[in-house]
Amino acid sequence: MMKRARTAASPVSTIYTAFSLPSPLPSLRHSESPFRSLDNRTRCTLSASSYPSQSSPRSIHPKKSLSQNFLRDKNFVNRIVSAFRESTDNVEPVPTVVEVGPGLGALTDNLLQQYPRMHAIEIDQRAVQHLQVRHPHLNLHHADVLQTDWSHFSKQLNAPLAIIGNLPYNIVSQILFSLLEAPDKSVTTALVMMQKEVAQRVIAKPHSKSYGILSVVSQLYAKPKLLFSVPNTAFFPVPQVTSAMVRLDMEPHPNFDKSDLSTNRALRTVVRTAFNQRRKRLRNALKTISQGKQLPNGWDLKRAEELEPVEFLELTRFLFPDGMQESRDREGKALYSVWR
Ligand SMILES: C[S@@+](CC[C@H](N)C(=O)[O-])C[C@H]1O[C@@H](n2cnc3c(N)ncnc32)[C@H](O)[C@@H]1O
Repeated sequence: MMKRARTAASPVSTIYTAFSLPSPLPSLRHSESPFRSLDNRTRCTLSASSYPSQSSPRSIHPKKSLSQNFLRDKNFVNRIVSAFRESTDNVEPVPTVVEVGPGLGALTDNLLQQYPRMHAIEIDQRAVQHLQVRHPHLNLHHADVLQTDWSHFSKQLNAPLAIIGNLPYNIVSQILFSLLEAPDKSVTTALVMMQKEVAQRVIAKPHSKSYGILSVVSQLYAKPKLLFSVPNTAFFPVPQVTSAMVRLDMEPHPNFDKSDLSTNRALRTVVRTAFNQRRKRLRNALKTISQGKQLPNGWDLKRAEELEPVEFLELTRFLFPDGMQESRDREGKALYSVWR
């Protein structure tokens, strides 16, 4: 059963108190929700029908806090959707499409014609209301994408997920890390828009200024590709930055086992510690975690920005041959590094 409204005045929970919600979709019962709520905010799965219309796009003032820069150039919408089609065609098993942050539906309008069973995750209740009226059959989740358990979601839908979205730019890295780390092949591909500067970090090679944690993780966990740039004039309101579409095929590097969680924990610690002092030689930058071990292969004289992604993996295996065990403090906070 759907939980009753919370009365706490949080922006998301208001939706419960304002309207009586229809039953959740049969395929996604609330008690089994893949959308964790770690803070005070509530989330729900909406289905169509009796949802009242209170917002038209005109009355939706874009919120900076939600990075709302809506795509308004139809040519780019078409280009993005056909690039997505290309990335998902011939993928087996057939993935279920999930749009992150559909907003007013610039991409959704087009996507739904091709993927009528698609899902979408949106945090802004005004956009949710608008979409419910515009697309009554859309599987829409009023939720925070950062609280989404991709593996759980994929299991519930009994299919891997193909992600598409013009991402909220203030949380791009967190979304990328969560998608990259999603276990069990739950996410097969992601075609996502971000600031061009972030896209360049995703694909950056060693020895370049953009090379960093995001590059190492993206290239170890996936095959990233920058597809094309999108000028700021394609959006409303016009952002200050140029954007870019990135395709991430979630095929980890052949030497890398994503499901080996203890090595993954150690890898995070090594990469983060190394890049915390990226200009220092590794023997100094890693002093706090190297347990007095002498780094081989001349690595001790190198700097973080000089190591290939796969070399970070080798370095991790050398420093932590048994990986790193899960450990948390009393509040449940991880005692090892996390990407986000
Ligand atoms: C850049 S806009 C893109 C909107 C639309 N897809 C388009 O291209 O016009 C980002 C969207 O993500 C939504 N959003 C922001 N933070 C979110 C979160 N944590 N979880 C889910 N959606 C979020 C915003 O409300 C907004 O609709």
